[in-house]
Amino acid sequence: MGLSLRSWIANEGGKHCILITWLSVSAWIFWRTFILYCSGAEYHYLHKMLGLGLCISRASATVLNLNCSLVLLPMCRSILTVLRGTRQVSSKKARRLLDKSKTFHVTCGVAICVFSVVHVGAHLVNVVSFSVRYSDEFPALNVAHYRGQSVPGITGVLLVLVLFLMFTASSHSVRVGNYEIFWYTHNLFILFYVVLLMHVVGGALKYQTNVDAHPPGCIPANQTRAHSDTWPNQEVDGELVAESREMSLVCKEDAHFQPHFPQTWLWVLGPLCLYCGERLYRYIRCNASVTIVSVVRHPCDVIEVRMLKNSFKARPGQTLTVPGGLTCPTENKETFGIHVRVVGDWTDVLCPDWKLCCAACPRLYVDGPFGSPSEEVFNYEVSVCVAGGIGVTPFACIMHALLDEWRRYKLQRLYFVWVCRELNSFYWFAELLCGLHRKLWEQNRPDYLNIRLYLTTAQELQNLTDEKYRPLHSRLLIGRPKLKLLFEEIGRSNQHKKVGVFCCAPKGVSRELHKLCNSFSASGTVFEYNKESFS
Ligand SMILES: NC(=O)C1=CN([C@@H]2O[C@H](COP(=O)(O)OP(=O)(O)OC[C@H]3O[C@@H](n4cnc5c(N)ncnc54)[C@H](OP(=O)(O)O)[C@@H]3O)[C@@H](O)[C@H]2O)C=CC1
Ligand code: HEM
Repeated sequence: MGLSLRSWIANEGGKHCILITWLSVSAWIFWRTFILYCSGAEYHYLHKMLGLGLCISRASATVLNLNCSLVLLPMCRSILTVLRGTRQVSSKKARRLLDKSKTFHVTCGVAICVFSVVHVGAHLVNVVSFSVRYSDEFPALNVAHYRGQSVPGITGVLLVLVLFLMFTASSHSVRVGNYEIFWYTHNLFILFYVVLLMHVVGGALKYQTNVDAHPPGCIPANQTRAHSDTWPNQEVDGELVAESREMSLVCKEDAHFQPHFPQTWLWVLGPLCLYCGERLYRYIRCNASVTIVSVVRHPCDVIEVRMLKNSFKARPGQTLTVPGGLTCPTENKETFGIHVRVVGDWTDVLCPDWKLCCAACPRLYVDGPFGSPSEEVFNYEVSVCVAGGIGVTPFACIMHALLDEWRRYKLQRLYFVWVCRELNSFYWFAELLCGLHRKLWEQNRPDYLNIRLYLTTAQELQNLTDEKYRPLHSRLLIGRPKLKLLFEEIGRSNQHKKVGVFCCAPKGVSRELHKLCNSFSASGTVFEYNKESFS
Protein backbone atom coordinates (compact mmCIF):
# COMPACT_ATOMS: atom_id res chain seq x y z
CA MET A 1 0.00 0.00 0.00
CA GLY A 2 1.43 3.36 -1.03
CA LEU A 3 1.02 6.69 0.69
CA SER A 4 -2.27 8.45 -0.02
CA LEU A 5 -2.28 12.25 -0.07
CA ARG A 6 -5.88 12.36 1.13
CA SER A 7 -5.13 10.13 4.12
CA TRP A 8 -1.87 11.93 4.83
CA ILE A 9 -3.63 15.29 4.93
CA ALA A 10 -6.35 13.88 7.19
CA ASN A 11 -3.77 12.50 9.61
CA GLU A 12 -0.77 14.79 9.38
CA GLY A 13 -2.06 18.01 7.76
CA GLY A 14 -2.99 20.01 10.88
CA LYS A 15 0.09 18.89 12.80
CA HIS A 16 2.42 19.89 9.97
CA CYS A 17 0.70 23.27 9.52
CA ILE A 18 1.38 24.04 13.18
CA LEU A 19 4.95 22.79 12.82
CA ILE A 20 5.59 24.93 9.73
CA THR A 21 4.09 28.00 11.43
CA TRP A 22 6.22 27.44 14.51
CA LEU A 23 9.36 26.92 12.41
CA SER A 24 8.65 30.02 10.31
CA VAL A 25 8.04 32.21 13.36
CA SER A 26 11.21 30.89 15.02
CA ALA A 27 13.27 31.44 11.85
CA TRP A 28 11.80 34.91 11.33
CA ILE A 29 12.47 36.18 14.85
CA PHE A 30 15.96 34.67 14.75
CA TRP A 31 16.78 36.44 11.48
CA ARG A 32 15.21 39.74 12.49
CA THR A 33 17.18 39.84 15.77
CA PHE A 34 20.34 38.71 14.06
CA ILE A 35 20.16 41.58 11.55
CA LEU A 36 19.22 44.09 14.25
CA TYR A 37 22.26 43.28 16.38
CA CYS A 38 24.61 43.03 13.40
CA SER A 39 23.67 46.30 11.74
CA GLY A 40 21.48 48.28 14.13
CA ALA A 41 22.93 51.69 14.96
CA GLU A 42 22.27 51.30 18.68
CA TYR A 43 24.44 48.15 18.79
CA HIS A 44 27.27 49.50 16.64
CA TYR A 45 29.90 49.75 19.39
CA LEU A 46 28.80 46.55 21.11
CA HIS A 47 28.97 44.71 17.79
CA LYS A 48 32.45 46.11 17.19
CA MET A 49 33.48 44.63 20.51
CA LEU A 50 31.74 41.24 20.33
CA GLY A 51 31.33 40.57 16.60
CA LEU A 52 29.20 37.65 15.39
CA GLY A 53 28.96 36.29 18.95
CA LEU A 54 26.61 39.18 19.80
CA CYS A 55 24.29 38.55 16.84
CA ILE A 56 24.08 34.81 17.44
CA SER A 57 23.66 35.04 21.20
CA ARG A 58 20.85 37.59 20.88
CA ALA A 59 19.09 35.83 17.99
CA SER A 60 19.16 32.48 19.80
CA ALA A 61 17.95 34.21 22.98
CA THR A 62 14.84 35.43 21.14
CA VAL A 63 14.06 31.91 19.95
CA LEU A 64 14.60 30.74 23.53
CA ASN A 65 12.15 33.38 24.77
CA LEU A 66 9.53 32.17 22.32
CA ASN A 67 9.96 28.53 23.21
CA CYS A 68 10.26 29.05 26.97
CA SER A 69 6.83 30.67 26.81
CA LEU A 70 5.32 28.12 24.41
CA VAL A 71 6.63 25.01 26.18
CA LEU A 72 4.30 25.48 29.15
CA LEU A 73 1.06 26.12 27.26
CA PRO A 74 0.51 22.56 25.95
CA MET A 75 1.00 21.30 29.50
CA CYS A 76 -1.91 23.31 30.89
CA ARG A 77 -3.85 20.08 30.85
CA SER A 78 -6.88 21.14 32.86
CA ILE A 79 -7.40 24.12 30.56
CA LEU A 80 -7.04 21.88 27.49
CA THR A 81 -9.46 19.39 29.03
CA VAL A 82 -12.03 22.11 29.54
CA LEU A 83 -11.46 23.42 26.00
CA ARG A 84 -11.93 19.93 24.63
CA GLY A 85 -15.26 19.51 26.36
CA THR A 86 -16.72 22.90 25.46
CA ARG A 87 -18.40 24.02 22.31
CA GLN A 88 -15.54 26.45 21.60
CA VAL A 89 -13.56 23.57 20.16
CA SER A 90 -16.39 22.07 18.24
CA SER A 91 -14.50 20.61 15.30
CA LYS A 92 -13.02 17.18 15.53
CA LYS A 93 -9.92 18.42 13.66
CA ALA A 94 -9.24 21.02 16.37
CA ARG A 95 -9.77 18.47 19.13
CA ARG A 96 -7.41 16.05 17.43
CA LEU A 97 -4.81 18.82 17.32
CA LEU A 98 -5.20 19.32 21.07
CA ASP A 99 -4.22 15.66 21.42
CA LYS A 100 -0.85 16.53 19.92
CA SER A 101 -0.09 18.88 22.81
CA LYS A 102 2.53 16.57 24.33
CA THR A 103 4.33 16.31 20.97
CA PHE A 104 4.35 20.09 20.67
CA HIS A 105 5.66 20.39 24.22
CA VAL A 106 8.50 17.98 23.45
CA THR A 107 9.30 19.87 20.22
CA CYS A 108 9.56 23.16 22.11
CA GLY A 109 11.60 21.43 24.84
CA VAL A 110 14.06 20.07 22.30
CA ALA A 111 14.26 23.50 20.63
CA ILE A 112 15.09 25.01 24.04
CA CYS A 113 17.93 22.53 24.46
CA VAL A 114 19.29 23.06 20.92
CA PHE A 115 19.14 26.86 21.08
CA SER A 116 20.62 26.82 24.58
CA VAL A 117 23.67 25.08 23.16
CA VAL A 118 23.91 27.75 20.43
CA HIS A 119 23.34 30.52 22.96
CA VAL A 120 25.91 29.21 25.42
CA GLY A 121 28.44 28.71 22.61
CA ALA A 122 27.97 32.29 21.42
CA HIS A 123 28.25 33.65 24.96
CA LEU A 124 31.45 31.76 25.56
CA VAL A 125 32.86 33.64 22.58
CA ASN A 126 31.39 36.88 24.01
CA VAL A 127 33.05 36.28 27.37
CA VAL A 128 36.43 36.05 25.65
CA SER A 129 35.66 39.13 23.54
CA PHE A 130 34.59 41.16 26.59
CA SER A 131 37.90 40.34 28.12
CA VAL A 132 40.33 40.75 25.21
CA ARG A 133 38.53 43.64 23.51
CA TYR A 134 38.10 45.69 26.67
CA SER A 135 37.01 49.14 25.53
CA ASP A 136 38.90 52.11 26.96
CA GLU A 137 36.87 54.44 24.77
CA PHE A 138 33.44 53.35 26.08
CA PRO A 139 33.94 52.00 29.60
CA ALA A 140 30.16 51.66 30.15
CA LEU A 141 30.01 48.96 27.47
CA ASN A 142 32.38 46.64 29.30
CA VAL A 143 31.35 43.81 31.51
CA ALA A 144 34.92 43.05 32.53
CA HIS A 145 36.42 45.59 34.92
CA TYR A 146 39.76 45.55 33.18
CA ARG A 147 41.32 44.06 30.06
CA GLY A 148 41.93 40.33 30.52
CA GLN A 149 39.35 39.79 33.30
CA SER A 150 37.18 36.69 32.79
CA VAL A 151 33.49 37.31 33.37
CA PRO A 152 31.57 34.75 35.42
CA GLY A 153 27.87 33.97 34.75
CA ILE A 154 26.53 31.97 37.67
CA THR A 155 22.90 32.02 36.53
CA GLY A 156 23.89 30.88 33.05
CA VAL A 157 25.86 27.94 34.43
CA LEU A 158 22.93 26.98 36.70
CA LEU A 159 20.49 27.13 33.79
CA VAL A 160 22.68 24.84 31.71
CA LEU A 161 22.93 22.40 34.60
CA VAL A 162 19.18 22.29 35.23
CA LEU A 163 18.42 21.95 31.54
CA PHE A 164 20.94 19.16 31.16
CA LEU A 165 19.31 17.23 34.02
CA MET A 166 15.84 17.78 32.61
CA PHE A 167 16.90 16.82 29.11
CA THR A 168 18.63 13.59 30.07
CA ALA A 169 15.84 12.52 32.42
CA SER A 170 13.24 13.21 29.70
CA SER A 171 14.59 10.57 27.34
CA HIS A 172 12.13 7.89 26.30
CA SER A 173 14.10 5.15 28.06
CA VAL A 174 14.00 6.98 31.43
CA ARG A 175 10.31 7.80 31.03
CA VAL A 176 9.45 4.18 30.35
CA GLY A 177 12.01 2.66 32.73
CA ASN A 178 11.53 4.90 35.75
CA TYR A 179 8.81 7.47 35.44
CA GLU A 180 9.50 8.87 38.91
CA ILE A 181 13.05 9.95 37.98
CA PHE A 182 11.63 11.76 34.94
CA TRP A 183 8.85 13.31 36.96
CA TYR A 184 10.90 14.66 39.86
CA THR A 185 13.71 15.91 37.62
CA HIS A 186 11.20 17.51 35.28
CA ASN A 187 9.76 19.50 38.15
CA LEU A 188 13.06 21.40 38.23
CA PHE A 189 11.33 23.45 35.56
CA ILE A 190 10.25 25.88 38.27
CA LEU A 191 13.89 26.41 39.33
CA PHE A 192 14.71 26.83 35.63
CA TYR A 193 12.22 29.68 35.29
CA VAL A 194 13.24 31.40 38.53
CA VAL A 195 16.90 31.36 37.47
CA LEU A 196 15.96 32.40 33.93
CA LEU A 197 14.12 35.46 35.21
CA MET A 198 17.18 36.36 37.31
CA HIS A 199 19.56 35.59 34.43
CA VAL A 200 18.06 38.23 32.18
CA VAL A 201 18.24 41.10 34.67
CA GLY A 202 22.06 40.93 34.56
CA GLY A 203 22.14 43.68 31.92
CA ALA A 204 25.50 42.66 30.45
CA LEU A 205 24.62 43.73 26.92
CA LYS A 206 23.87 47.41 26.49
CA TYR A 207 22.43 49.43 23.65
CA GLN A 208 23.29 53.01 22.81
CA THR A 209 20.54 55.37 23.86
CA ASN A 210 21.60 58.51 21.98
CA VAL A 211 22.26 57.53 18.36
CA ASP A 212 20.81 60.87 17.18
CA ALA A 213 23.17 62.98 19.20
CA HIS A 214 26.00 60.52 18.78
CA PRO A 215 25.68 58.76 15.41
CA PRO A 216 27.78 55.59 15.49
CA GLY A 217 31.30 56.36 14.32
CA CYS A 218 30.86 60.12 14.58
CA ILE A 219 33.88 62.34 15.11
CA PRO A 220 34.26 63.73 18.60
CA ALA A 221 33.79 67.53 18.44
CA ASN A 222 37.22 68.23 19.92
CA GLN A 223 38.85 66.24 17.08
CA THR A 224 37.13 67.85 14.08
CA ARG A 225 39.48 70.77 13.58
CA ALA A 226 42.48 69.94 15.71
CA HIS A 227 43.06 66.59 14.05
CA SER A 228 41.61 67.22 10.65
CA ASP A 229 44.93 66.36 8.95
CA THR A 230 45.16 63.05 10.71
CA TRP A 231 41.74 61.73 9.67
CA PRO A 232 42.86 59.71 6.71
CA ASN A 233 45.33 57.83 8.92
CA GLN A 234 42.92 57.18 11.77
CA GLU A 235 42.40 53.54 12.35
CA VAL A 236 39.75 53.87 14.98
CA ASP A 237 36.44 53.25 13.25
CA GLY A 238 38.15 52.89 9.83
CA GLU A 239 35.54 53.33 7.15
CA LEU A 240 33.04 55.05 9.38
CA VAL A 241 35.45 57.86 10.25
CA ALA A 242 35.99 58.54 6.56
CA GLU A 243 32.27 58.28 5.96
CA SER A 244 31.53 60.57 8.89
CA ARG A 245 33.94 63.12 7.55
CA GLU A 246 32.26 63.04 4.18
CA MET A 247 28.86 63.37 5.77
CA SER A 248 30.24 65.88 8.33
CA LEU A 249 28.91 63.71 11.23
CA VAL A 250 30.18 65.25 14.39
CA CYS A 251 29.26 63.89 17.80
CA LYS A 252 27.06 66.29 19.72
CA GLU A 253 27.60 64.34 22.93
CA ASP A 254 29.32 61.23 24.27
CA ALA A 255 27.72 57.85 23.65
CA HIS A 256 25.45 56.65 26.45
CA PHE A 257 24.67 53.01 27.05
CA GLN A 258 21.94 51.26 28.95
CA PRO A 259 20.84 47.66 29.43
CA HIS A 260 17.52 46.57 27.91
CA PHE A 261 14.41 45.92 29.92
CA PRO A 262 14.47 42.11 30.32
CA GLN A 263 12.23 41.07 27.40
CA THR A 264 12.12 37.50 28.72
CA TRP A 265 9.85 38.67 31.51
CA LEU A 266 7.27 39.77 28.96
CA TRP A 267 7.51 36.49 27.07
CA VAL A 268 7.50 34.12 29.99
CA LEU A 269 5.51 35.59 32.87
CA GLY A 270 2.05 35.10 31.30
CA PRO A 271 2.42 31.38 30.48
CA LEU A 272 4.31 30.76 33.74
CA CYS A 273 1.53 32.31 35.85
CA LEU A 274 -1.08 30.42 33.83
CA TYR A 275 0.69 27.10 34.32
CA CYS A 276 1.42 27.72 38.02
CA GLY A 277 -2.24 28.65 38.55
CA GLU A 278 -3.29 25.44 36.85
CA ARG A 279 -0.84 23.38 38.95
CA LEU A 280 -2.18 25.01 42.12
CA TYR A 281 -5.73 24.14 41.06
CA ARG A 282 -4.65 20.56 40.34
CA TYR A 283 -2.88 20.35 43.69
CA ILE A 284 -6.00 21.45 45.55
CA ARG A 285 -8.19 19.10 43.50
CA CYS A 286 -5.72 16.27 44.01
CA ASN A 287 -5.85 16.70 47.77
CA ALA A 288 -9.60 16.15 47.97
CA SER A 289 -10.01 12.87 49.78
CA VAL A 290 -10.17 9.67 47.76
CA THR A 291 -11.76 6.69 49.45
CA ILE A 292 -10.52 3.34 48.24
CA VAL A 293 -13.55 1.11 48.05
CA SER A 294 -11.81 -2.06 46.98
CA VAL A 295 -8.56 -3.44 45.63
CA VAL A 296 -8.90 -6.47 43.39
CA ARG A 297 -6.08 -8.57 42.10
CA HIS A 298 -6.46 -9.65 38.48
CA PRO A 299 -4.37 -12.22 36.62
CA CYS A 300 -0.97 -11.26 35.19
CA ASP A 301 -0.02 -8.79 37.93
CA VAL A 302 -2.77 -6.29 37.35
CA ILE A 303 -4.66 -4.68 40.18
CA GLU A 304 -7.92 -2.85 40.00
CA VAL A 305 -8.45 -0.09 42.51
CA ARG A 306 -12.00 1.09 42.92
CA MET A 307 -12.38 4.56 44.41
CA LEU A 308 -14.78 7.23 45.45
CA LYS A 309 -14.02 10.92 45.29
CA ASN A 310 -16.27 13.85 46.05
CA SER A 311 -17.57 15.67 42.96
CA PHE A 312 -15.31 13.63 40.69
CA LYS A 313 -16.73 13.34 37.20
CA ALA A 314 -14.84 11.94 34.23
CA ARG A 315 -15.96 11.71 30.62
CA PRO A 316 -15.43 8.22 29.19
CA GLY A 317 -11.97 7.98 27.66
CA GLN A 318 -10.32 10.53 29.95
CA THR A 319 -7.13 9.75 31.86
CA LEU A 320 -5.94 10.10 35.44
CA THR A 321 -2.52 10.39 37.01
CA VAL A 322 -1.81 8.18 40.01
CA PRO A 323 1.57 7.28 41.52
CA GLY A 324 3.29 4.99 39.06
CA GLY A 325 1.85 6.44 35.89
CA LEU A 326 -1.28 7.29 34.04
CA THR A 327 -4.37 5.26 33.64
CA CYS A 328 -8.02 5.53 32.70
CA PRO A 329 -11.04 5.43 34.94
CA THR A 330 -13.17 2.52 33.87
CA GLU A 331 -16.53 3.69 35.08
CA ASN A 332 -18.55 6.82 35.02
CA LYS A 333 -20.65 6.28 38.12
CA GLU A 334 -20.23 7.19 41.79
CA THR A 335 -17.19 4.97 42.03
CA PHE A 336 -14.47 4.79 39.45
CA GLY A 337 -11.82 2.18 38.92
CA ILE A 338 -8.28 2.13 37.59
CA HIS A 339 -6.32 -0.85 36.32
CA VAL A 340 -2.60 -0.76 36.98
CA ARG A 341 0.07 -3.21 35.89
CA VAL A 342 2.41 -3.90 38.79
CA VAL A 343 5.99 -3.11 37.91
CA GLY A 344 7.51 -2.34 41.30
CA ASP A 345 6.45 -2.40 44.89
CA TRP A 346 3.39 -0.24 44.24
CA THR A 347 0.95 -2.96 45.12
CA ASP A 348 2.84 -4.19 48.14
CA VAL A 349 2.51 -0.71 49.55
CA LEU A 350 -1.13 -0.55 48.57
CA CYS A 351 -2.20 -3.95 49.69
CA PRO A 352 0.39 -6.38 51.01
CA ASP A 353 -1.81 -9.46 51.17
CA TRP A 354 -3.91 -8.81 48.09
CA LYS A 355 -7.15 -8.87 49.97
CA LEU A 356 -9.76 -6.19 50.24
CA CYS A 357 -7.73 -3.90 52.38
CA CYS A 358 -9.64 -0.67 52.55
CA ALA A 359 -9.14 -0.25 56.29
CA ALA A 360 -5.35 -0.22 56.01
CA CYS A 361 -4.93 1.35 52.61
CA PRO A 362 -2.57 4.30 52.28
CA ARG A 363 -3.80 7.65 51.03
CA LEU A 364 -4.04 7.82 47.27
CA TYR A 365 -3.77 11.03 45.27
CA VAL A 366 -5.59 11.18 41.98
CA ASP A 367 -4.77 13.94 39.51
CA GLY A 368 -7.30 14.41 36.75
CA PRO A 369 -9.40 13.73 34.83
CA PHE A 370 -7.63 14.92 31.68
CA GLY A 371 -8.76 14.91 28.08
CA SER A 372 -7.47 12.14 25.86
CA PRO A 373 -7.80 10.94 22.23
CA SER A 374 -10.05 8.03 23.27
CA GLU A 375 -12.85 10.47 23.99
CA GLU A 376 -13.28 10.72 20.21
CA VAL A 377 -14.22 7.04 19.78
CA PHE A 378 -17.88 7.96 20.14
CA ASN A 379 -17.68 10.75 17.57
CA TYR A 380 -17.12 8.56 14.51
CA GLU A 381 -19.76 6.35 12.93
CA VAL A 382 -17.14 3.61 12.75
CA SER A 383 -14.21 3.27 15.14
CA VAL A 384 -11.42 0.74 15.45
CA CYS A 385 -9.77 0.35 18.86
CA VAL A 386 -6.50 -1.55 18.94
CA ALA A 387 -5.14 -2.43 22.38
CA GLY A 388 -1.96 -4.23 23.41
CA GLY A 389 -1.84 -5.79 26.89
CA ILE A 390 -2.65 -3.27 29.64
CA GLY A 391 -3.23 -0.68 26.89
CA VAL A 392 -6.81 -1.95 26.94
CA THR A 393 -7.77 0.31 29.87
CA PRO A 394 -8.85 3.40 27.88
CA PHE A 395 -11.06 1.18 25.74
CA ALA A 396 -12.48 -0.65 28.74
CA CYS A 397 -13.94 2.62 29.93
CA ILE A 398 -15.41 3.16 26.45
CA MET A 399 -17.09 -0.26 26.76
CA HIS A 400 -18.43 0.66 30.19
CA ALA A 401 -19.99 3.79 28.72
CA LEU A 402 -21.52 1.78 25.86
CA LEU A 403 -22.83 -0.78 28.31
CA ASP A 404 -24.60 2.05 30.14
CA GLU A 405 -26.17 3.41 26.97
CA TRP A 406 -24.86 2.98 23.44
CA ARG A 407 -27.72 4.72 21.58
CA ARG A 408 -26.80 8.26 22.59
CA TYR A 409 -23.57 8.28 20.60
CA LYS A 410 -22.84 8.83 16.93
CA LEU A 411 -20.91 5.56 16.95
CA GLN A 412 -22.64 2.82 14.96
CA ARG A 413 -19.95 0.17 14.76
CA LEU A 414 -16.94 -0.59 16.92
CA TYR A 415 -14.10 -2.92 15.95
CA PHE A 416 -12.20 -3.94 19.04
CA VAL A 417 -8.81 -5.62 18.63
CA TRP A 418 -6.93 -6.74 21.75
CA VAL A 419 -3.53 -8.39 21.58
CA CYS A 420 -2.13 -10.13 24.67
CA ARG A 421 0.81 -12.29 25.51
CA GLU A 422 -1.01 -14.40 28.11
CA LEU A 423 -4.46 -15.94 27.96
CA ASN A 424 -5.18 -14.86 31.53
CA SER A 425 -4.94 -11.19 30.57
CA PHE A 426 -8.25 -11.44 28.73
CA TYR A 427 -9.96 -12.17 32.06
CA TRP A 428 -9.35 -8.52 33.11
CA PHE A 429 -12.27 -7.41 30.99
CA ALA A 430 -13.83 -10.66 29.72
CA GLU A 431 -16.93 -10.10 31.80
CA LEU A 432 -17.34 -6.56 30.50
CA LEU A 433 -16.94 -7.67 26.87
CA CYS A 434 -19.45 -10.48 27.29
CA GLY A 435 -21.89 -8.17 29.06
CA LEU A 436 -21.76 -5.61 26.24
CA HIS A 437 -21.96 -8.34 23.60
CA ARG A 438 -25.04 -9.81 25.27
CA LYS A 439 -26.74 -6.45 25.63
CA LEU A 440 -26.20 -5.58 21.95
CA TRP A 441 -27.58 -8.95 20.85
CA GLU A 442 -30.60 -8.51 23.08
CA GLN A 443 -31.18 -5.06 21.62
CA ASN A 444 -30.93 -6.39 18.09
CA ARG A 445 -27.57 -4.84 17.18
CA PRO A 446 -25.26 -7.87 16.91
CA ASP A 447 -23.28 -6.01 14.23
CA TYR A 448 -22.45 -3.09 16.55
CA LEU A 449 -19.44 -4.66 18.27
CA ASN A 450 -16.82 -6.68 16.41
CA ILE A 451 -14.39 -8.27 18.88
CA ARG A 452 -11.04 -9.85 17.92
CA LEU A 453 -8.75 -11.17 20.61
CA TYR A 454 -5.20 -12.21 19.69
CA LEU A 455 -3.04 -14.40 21.87
CA THR A 456 0.58 -14.13 20.78
CA THR A 457 2.44 -16.72 22.82
CA ALA A 458 0.18 -19.79 22.78
CA GLN A 459 2.21 -23.00 22.69
CA GLU A 460 -0.88 -25.06 22.12
CA LEU A 461 -4.53 -24.42 21.39
CA GLN A 462 -5.96 -22.55 24.36
CA ASN A 463 -9.24 -20.87 25.14
CA LEU A 464 -11.09 -19.11 27.90
CA THR A 465 -12.35 -22.07 29.87
CA ASP A 466 -15.28 -20.58 31.70
CA GLU A 467 -18.63 -21.23 30.05
CA LYS A 468 -19.84 -17.71 30.83
CA TYR A 469 -17.22 -16.39 28.40
CA ARG A 470 -18.58 -18.47 25.50
CA PRO A 471 -19.20 -15.38 23.25
CA LEU A 472 -15.45 -14.81 23.26
CA HIS A 473 -14.49 -18.38 22.33
CA SER A 474 -14.84 -17.97 18.59
CA ARG A 475 -13.24 -14.54 18.73
CA LEU A 476 -9.95 -15.70 20.15
CA LEU A 477 -7.21 -16.05 17.53
CA ILE A 478 -3.65 -17.24 17.91
CA GLY A 479 -0.70 -15.10 16.77
CA ARG A 480 -0.26 -11.43 16.03
CA PRO A 481 -3.04 -9.63 14.16
CA LYS A 482 -2.74 -9.13 10.39
CA LEU A 483 -3.55 -5.46 10.55
CA LYS A 484 -3.29 -4.86 6.80
CA LEU A 485 -5.92 -7.52 6.08
CA LEU A 486 -8.08 -6.13 8.85
CA PHE A 487 -7.91 -2.64 7.33
CA GLU A 488 -8.87 -3.99 3.91
CA GLU A 489 -11.84 -5.79 5.44
CA ILE A 490 -12.97 -2.72 7.41
CA GLY A 491 -12.50 -0.60 4.26
CA ARG A 492 -14.71 -2.93 2.19
CA SER A 493 -17.54 -2.74 4.74
CA ASN A 494 -17.23 1.02 5.23
CA GLN A 495 -16.53 2.42 1.79
CA HIS A 496 -15.94 6.18 1.48
CA LYS A 497 -16.42 6.65 5.21
CA LYS A 498 -14.21 8.29 7.79
CA VAL A 499 -13.12 5.64 10.28
CA GLY A 500 -11.50 6.57 13.61
CA VAL A 501 -8.53 4.39 14.52
CA PHE A 502 -7.46 4.41 18.18
CA CYS A 503 -4.35 2.76 19.46
CA CYS A 504 -2.97 2.06 22.91
CA ALA A 505 -0.39 -0.63 22.30
CA PRO A 506 3.37 -1.21 22.09
CA LYS A 507 5.35 0.90 19.61
CA GLY A 508 5.48 -1.80 16.90
CA VAL A 509 1.70 -1.94 16.70
CA SER A 510 1.18 1.81 16.80
CA ARG A 511 3.80 2.36 14.10
CA GLU A 512 2.17 -0.17 11.78
CA LEU A 513 -1.28 1.29 12.39
CA HIS A 514 -0.05 4.82 11.75
CA LYS A 515 1.48 3.70 8.45
CA LEU A 516 -1.69 1.90 7.41
CA CYS A 517 -3.81 4.95 8.22
CA ASN A 518 -1.65 7.08 5.89
CA SER A 519 -1.82 4.49 3.09
CA PHE A 520 -4.01 4.36 0.04
CA SER A 521 -7.29 2.55 0.57
CA ALA A 522 -8.97 1.06 -2.53
CA SER A 523 -12.36 1.42 -0.85
CA GLY A 524 -12.00 5.20 -0.50
CA THR A 525 -12.16 4.88 3.28
CA VAL A 526 -10.16 7.42 5.27
CA PHE A 527 -8.66 6.06 8.48
CA GLU A 528 -7.97 8.79 11.02
CA TYR A 529 -5.19 7.80 13.38
CA ASN A 530 -5.39 8.65 17.09
CA LYS A 531 -2.82 7.48 19.59
CA GLU A 532 -3.06 7.15 23.33
CA SER A 533 0.36 7.80 24.85
CA PHE A 534 1.32 6.80 28.36
CA SER A 535 5.00 7.72 28.41
N1 LIG B 1 -3.53 2.23 30.64
C1 LIG B 1 -2.47 2.23 31.37
O1 LIG B 1 -2.53 2.43 32.57
C2 LIG B 1 -1.15 1.98 30.75
C3 LIG B 1 -1.05 1.70 29.41
N2 LIG B 1 0.13 1.45 28.82
C4 LIG B 1 0.15 1.16 27.36
O2 LIG B 1 -0.08 -0.21 27.16
C5 LIG B 1 0.81 -0.70 26.17
C6 LIG B 1 0.98 -2.19 26.33
O3 LIG B 1 1.67 -2.50 27.50
P1 LIG B 1 2.03 -4.03 27.91
O4 LIG B 1 0.87 -4.66 28.58
O5 LIG B 1 3.30 -3.97 28.67
O6 LIG B 1 2.26 -4.71 26.47
P2 LIG B 1 2.98 -6.08 26.11
O7 LIG B 1 4.45 -5.83 26.00
O8 LIG B 1 2.49 -7.13 27.06
O9 LIG B 1 2.44 -6.36 24.63
C7 LIG B 1 1.08 -6.61 24.38
C8 LIG B 1 0.94 -7.42 23.13
O10 LIG B 1 1.32 -6.66 22.00
C9 LIG B 1 1.95 -7.54 21.07
N3 LIG B 1 2.83 -6.85 20.13
C10 LIG B 1 3.98 -6.21 20.39
N4 LIG B 1 4.50 -5.70 19.27
C11 LIG B 1 3.67 -6.06 18.25
C12 LIG B 1 3.65 -5.85 16.84
N5 LIG B 1 4.62 -5.15 16.25
N6 LIG B 1 2.63 -6.34 16.13
C13 LIG B 1 1.65 -7.04 16.72
N7 LIG B 1 1.61 -7.29 18.04
C14 LIG B 1 2.60 -6.81 18.81
C15 LIG B 1 2.73 -8.48 21.95
O11 LIG B 1 2.98 -9.65 21.19
P3 LIG B 1 4.37 -10.49 21.32
O12 LIG B 1 4.15 -11.43 22.45
O13 LIG B 1 4.46 -11.19 19.99
O14 LIG B 1 5.46 -9.51 21.53
C16 LIG B 1 1.79 -8.69 23.11
O15 LIG B 1 0.96 -9.79 22.91
C17 LIG B 1 2.05 0.15 26.37
O16 LIG B 1 2.80 0.22 25.20
C18 LIG B 1 1.47 1.50 26.74
O17 LIG B 1 1.24 2.27 25.58
C19 LIG B 1 1.26 1.43 29.58
C20 LIG B 1 1.22 1.72 30.92
C21 LIG B 1 0.03 2.05 31.62
C1 HEM C 1 14.07 18.06 26.40
C2 HEM C 1 12.90 18.13 26.04
C3 HEM C 1 11.70 17.79 26.85
C4 HEM C 1 11.01 16.63 26.81
C5 HEM C 1 11.36 15.39 25.97
C6 HEM C 1 9.88 16.76 27.68
C7 HEM C 1 8.93 15.79 27.89
C8 HEM C 1 7.81 15.94 28.65
C9 HEM C 1 6.73 15.00 28.73
C10 HEM C 1 6.67 13.66 28.01
C11 HEM C 1 5.81 15.51 29.59
C12 HEM C 1 4.47 14.88 29.94
C13 HEM C 1 4.56 14.11 31.19
C14 HEM C 1 3.29 13.31 31.39
O1 HEM C 1 2.30 13.54 30.72
O2 HEM C 1 3.31 12.40 32.21
C15 HEM C 1 6.29 16.76 30.04
C16 HEM C 1 5.64 17.57 30.93
C17 HEM C 1 6.09 18.82 31.32
N1 HEM C 1 7.26 19.44 30.94
FE1 HEM C 1 8.57 18.71 29.61
N2 HEM C 1 9.91 17.99 28.27
C18 HEM C 1 11.02 18.65 27.79
C19 HEM C 1 11.45 19.91 28.15
C20 HEM C 1 10.82 20.72 29.04
C21 HEM C 1 11.27 22.04 29.39
C22 HEM C 1 12.51 22.72 28.83
C23 HEM C 1 10.38 22.54 30.31
C24 HEM C 1 10.37 23.84 30.99
C25 HEM C 1 11.43 24.46 31.33
C26 HEM C 1 9.38 21.52 30.54
C27 HEM C 1 8.33 21.63 31.41
C28 HEM C 1 7.32 20.69 31.55
C29 HEM C 1 6.15 20.86 32.34
C30 HEM C 1 5.82 22.08 33.16
C31 HEM C 1 5.38 19.69 32.20
C32 HEM C 1 4.00 19.42 32.75
C33 HEM C 1 3.94 18.51 33.90
C34 HEM C 1 2.46 18.34 34.25
O3 HEM C 1 1.80 19.34 34.45
O4 HEM C 1 1.98 17.23 34.30
N3 HEM C 1 9.69 20.44 29.75
N4 HEM C 1 7.51 17.02 29.46
